[in-house]
Amino acid sequence: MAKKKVILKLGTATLTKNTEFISRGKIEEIAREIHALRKTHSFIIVSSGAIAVAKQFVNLAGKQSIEVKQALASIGQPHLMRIFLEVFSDMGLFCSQCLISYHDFEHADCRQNIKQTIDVLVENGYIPIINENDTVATQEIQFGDNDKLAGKTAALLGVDLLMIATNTEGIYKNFDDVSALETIREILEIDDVLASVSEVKSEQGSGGMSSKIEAARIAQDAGVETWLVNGHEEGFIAKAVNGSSTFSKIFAK
Ligand SMILES: Nc1ncnc2c1ncn2[C@@H]1O[C@H](COP(=O)(O)OP(=O)(O)O)[C@@H](O)[C@H]1O
Ligand SMILES: N[C@@H](CCC(=O)OP(=O)(O)O)C(=O)O
Repeated sequence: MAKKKVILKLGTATLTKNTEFISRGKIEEIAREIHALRKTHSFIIVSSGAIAVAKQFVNLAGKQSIEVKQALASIGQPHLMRIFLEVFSDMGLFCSQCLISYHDFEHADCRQNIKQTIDVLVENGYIPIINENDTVATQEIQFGDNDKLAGKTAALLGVDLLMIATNTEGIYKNFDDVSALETIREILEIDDVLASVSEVKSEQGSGGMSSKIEAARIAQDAGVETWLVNGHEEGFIAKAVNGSSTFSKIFAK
């Protein structure tokens, strides 16, 4: 039976466990999960976290400006990949780096190149780790387009599932009332949930829930289902796959 192809988007909030540091332990846990599912699922990862890694050991003046964030991403990206390579190879998993920008999807030749490269990697058992090429594009640093980059990639590759890990159990109906948070579990019409989405975002995340919804819309239009899951929960991938966690499922059309 063909393996289920999954794009797993890991946000900064997931990889840092909401702290100021990338959690090697979280990446180890994700590697264990991917290893456990390797016979039935193949994974393509879209990972943020380059800026967060860099902030751990450099202190550039003007940390909030876009160009400093781009420089931080350039400093942090090789370290982020080093951590993935070290941790994944300990589990016998091979990974590779793909830096893509949102604009690349506007060009037919670039789209074809992205698809061909990733297809070859996956066919050969590699786990591509995608991040935005922050030196040439600033969309995602500004607007959290790593979510949309994941959506665009899911649509281009025609994967079976887009799984976006964040720091909530999906989309809450009543986000403003922390005492009674309730996940919207099944969504067919994305427009119906827009009123529940606030522009609030986590400390280090840049997209917030609205960019995840936009990613889900891109996937939905391409016939791909999206799950918004809580990456902070231990074993979140397996729990979502076997249906034992609470998350939002946005159906394909
Ligand atoms: N209706 C909602 N349900 C859940 N989270 C919401 C909602 N509206 C806004 N959010 C915000 O979206 C955040 C997740 O996005 P983000 O901070 O970009 O994280 P990540 O780093 O995982 O991409 C949540 O922590 C929360 O603050
Ligand atoms: N390319 C940046 C991604 C920033 C970003 O989109 O973050 P997030 O909202 O956590 O997915 C980085 O690696 O830090």
